[in-house]
Amino acid sequence: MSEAETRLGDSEALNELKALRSSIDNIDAALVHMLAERFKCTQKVGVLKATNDLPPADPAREKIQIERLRQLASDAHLDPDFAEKFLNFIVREVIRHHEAIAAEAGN
Ligand SMILES: C=C(O[C@@H]1C=C(C(=O)O)C=C[C@H]1O)C(=O)O
Repeated sequence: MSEAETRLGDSEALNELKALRSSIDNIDAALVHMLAERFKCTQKVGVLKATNDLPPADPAREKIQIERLRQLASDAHLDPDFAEKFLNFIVREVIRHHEAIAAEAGN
């Protein structure tokens, strides 16, 4: 237990902190599972691209995704810039995987 938690003692604040952290842990677990499913799909897209001589990145598709995600974020009161950065972070990793799959296929 951290110093701050010790200081909170057996209080309502500590109980609330624990409950919130329990929800955060559940959400983090859901995020990991959702990302794992997304990467399963993108790996398959990578194989499709490599076998059909398509480039690893598709900037036109990314532009549409970013616009859509920014709107969704805005509607959900999430910072659209953060949502865009988050998507770009994931997409960069996906493209890296696609490049590796293409190289493996000898493209
Ligand atoms: C998955 C794809 O490949 C890349 C990765 C994307 C993604 O992770 O959403 C989107 C576009 C592409 O740059 C795709 O073309 O659909």
